[in-house]
Amino acid sequence: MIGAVLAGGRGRRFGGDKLLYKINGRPLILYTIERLETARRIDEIILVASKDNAEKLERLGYRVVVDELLIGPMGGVYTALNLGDAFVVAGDMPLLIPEFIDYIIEEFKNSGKIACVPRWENGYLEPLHAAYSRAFREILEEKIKSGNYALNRAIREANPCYLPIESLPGEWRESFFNVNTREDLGRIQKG
Ligand SMILES: Nc1nc2c(ncn2[C@@H]2O[C@H](COP(=O)(O)OP(=O)(O)OP(=O)(O)O)[C@@H](O)[C@H]2O)c(=O)[nH]1
Ligand SMILES: [Mg+2]
Repeated sequence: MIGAVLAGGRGRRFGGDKLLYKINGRPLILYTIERLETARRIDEIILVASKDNAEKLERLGYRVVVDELLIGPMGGVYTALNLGDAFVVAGDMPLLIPEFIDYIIEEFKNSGKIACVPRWENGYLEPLHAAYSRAFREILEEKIKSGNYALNRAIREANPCYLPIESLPGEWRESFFNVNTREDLGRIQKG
């Protein structure tokens, strides 16, 4: 399965290029990539960049595809699925848990559903920590054409398999952690 890392955001809350921001001398996105590629069911990493940062990201040595849409996460997932089924994460998730990722991919394959997405008891989804089939791309294409860029809504309408987060190991929740502000960096520097 492809491991797709969304990396086309502007980092407005962070105030600048957060994915290449160095923590202990290494860019934030490398922490994410290394956790993702440690998952046994991930066999290829692709970075879904913007035109503006594609060149810089290429220097990390991973395959880069350019998201021409830049309409938010939906466009990133849409671009990634062009290459096949994919487990999609955000580039700002340095504490990913490979074992959890393998679990989701396994559930996805066993379910035969179009996608497999973690869901909190209150209904909140974790769409940037989820497995998607290539077939979901056609659904996204329709949504994009009609100007509906809400990924969560597209997922809900596609009858996916949901993974109830509260019934999974509590320590797996750290996998969802993402860096949005400079204050969030404290959590990685410590651990
Ligand atoms: N390919 C692609 N990636 C995106 C897009 N929008 C956001 N991302 C990425 O998705 C991930 C999660 O998004 P956010 O946490 O909102 O990051 P962001 O958009 O850079 O930051 P903010 O401007 O503060 O919201 C980040 O790794 C972003 O780089 C997009 O339109 N295309
Ligand atoms: Mg984020």
